Amino acid sequence: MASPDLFPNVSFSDVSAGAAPVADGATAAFGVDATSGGPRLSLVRAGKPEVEPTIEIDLSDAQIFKLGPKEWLCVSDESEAKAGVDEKSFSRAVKVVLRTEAESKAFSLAFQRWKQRVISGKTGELLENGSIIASRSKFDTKIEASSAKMYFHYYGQLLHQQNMLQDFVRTGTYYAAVMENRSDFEGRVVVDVGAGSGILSLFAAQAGARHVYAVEASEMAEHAQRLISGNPSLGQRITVIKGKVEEVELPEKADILISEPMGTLLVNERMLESYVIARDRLLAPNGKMFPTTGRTGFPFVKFSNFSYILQIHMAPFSDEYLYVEMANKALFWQQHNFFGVDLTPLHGSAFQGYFSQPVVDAFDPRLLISPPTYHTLDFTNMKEEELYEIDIPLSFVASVGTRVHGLACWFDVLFNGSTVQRWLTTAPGSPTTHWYQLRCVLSQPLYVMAGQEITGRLHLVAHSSQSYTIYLTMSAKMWGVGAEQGGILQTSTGKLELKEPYYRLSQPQSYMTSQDQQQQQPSLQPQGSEQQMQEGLSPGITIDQVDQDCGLH
Ligand SMILES: C[S@@+](CC[C@H](N)C(=O)[O-])C[C@H]1O[C@@H](n2cnc3c(N)ncnc32)[C@H](O)[C@@H]1O
Repeated sequence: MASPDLFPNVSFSDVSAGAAPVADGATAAFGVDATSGGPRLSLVRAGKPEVEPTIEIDLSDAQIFKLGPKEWLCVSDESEAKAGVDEKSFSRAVKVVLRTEAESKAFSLAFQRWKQRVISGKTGELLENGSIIASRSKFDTKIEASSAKMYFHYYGQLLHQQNMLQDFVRTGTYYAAVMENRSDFEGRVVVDVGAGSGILSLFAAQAGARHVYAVEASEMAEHAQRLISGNPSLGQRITVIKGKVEEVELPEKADILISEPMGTLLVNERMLESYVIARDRLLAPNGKMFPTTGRTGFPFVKFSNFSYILQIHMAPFSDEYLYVEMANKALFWQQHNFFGVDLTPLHGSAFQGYFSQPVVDAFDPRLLISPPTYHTLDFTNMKEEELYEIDIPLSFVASVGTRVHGLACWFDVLFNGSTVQRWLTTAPGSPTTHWYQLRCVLSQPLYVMAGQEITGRLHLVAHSSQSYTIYLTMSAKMWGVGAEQGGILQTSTGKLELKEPYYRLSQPQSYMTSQDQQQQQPSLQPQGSEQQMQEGLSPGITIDQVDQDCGLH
């Protein structure tokens, strides 16, 4: 068998037309119709590749029935329009006979796979022997249909794929990591999990992959097909499959999975779960995952070759500007006479509402008040269910005396290639990526002294809208009278919705360090009491902000 989509030496006959069988030596080829972009099965007589295919079957509404170990009946709807005559519909049944049982099985899998490219909205349905098996995949059982619809609609648009492609840190790091590790790709079968525009599939093909299956669930699969067809020297080794990785069937196991499944705070979108499912469903035992490992900073951790580990990094921060800006947003609801209406009953809810939005922006690392800690996700061994709830104990030592306004988070990923190790970092202070960093701001800041311990917990709970609710608790011992006796804790908690972030700034501002803030605090401090400040009564310090339409990613 030359390729999983090409079957030489078959015989076929148009049973519905009563046509005589075309003897062995014909070719059955799966591919895309140049005009419609839809999937086709072409049956071509031997020795006549230059002429039109003898029979072309549109797979969009075709079915396949098993007649024998090596025999299949492909039934499709056809129409015929003659000048001045109404269009006539009819069914066409074509019998195809393969050489061996192995080829016969591969033929049926290829048929289903190509047909799946257009079964959008009917996921979980596989055709086998002509009957439809109705089964809900793991994706469907845990994700709300309305969320999935919006999610794949978003990724079905080229403008959002362009946004990711134009993140040069991201795309350039993937390109370098793949090309520098050609030996990991050469002659290998690769599955691109969530292929989007198909860019990583094309990189893998450039690095010498034998065959790449580009699996993409959104309408972007059609664009990917066009991009791949437009790069024929690479495209002939790439098959685009429209479907979810939780559902598609491939004719062979992958030697390598390649993917870019990282969302804001790493876990947003819940695509990491799809990546783990793809590992279990589509990757050969001991297969590799690309990217491989994640970390930042301290301490450096060496991971085993081609384990797939990512890390979320966290550190407390102090940012008076940000805090005041957020508190001020709710000031609108402090009006007693808004067209004759007292808005104040809603002020408390509005205030809490603003603090339930994690802030996505790029900030100056000098705002961090202790070295970061990290949490590791080991994809080599972890179960998908372990991503449903992530519980991270926090412990830091403050390096300065300041007000702590919350927890800053980011992530790193390692491409642990056999030749070169390459990191993709989203850390503050590094070149900014489209992920930026994420900060959970507490509505009630904590006061700490230099050397004081800050403890707490970051608890992430996944929900069916493809994101997480964040429960943050941070505590510090009080100082001053009675502190020596111990046990007096200031604790601040927050409940934040990762799916509804506040996209704040495109680039880092020139911030003051927390020491500067301490010195300048009087001019930043609101005139009113601490209580007033927390309730948004602070004077109108405004900071220019650019709302980002960053969408999901
Ligand atoms: C972050 S984008 C990455 C796109 C592309 N790989 C790149 O690097 O530019 C993730 C893509 O995965 C697709 N996707 C997400 N979950 C999927 C699933 N369960 N099965 C198939 N595709 C999925 C999305 O539609 C989206 O196009």
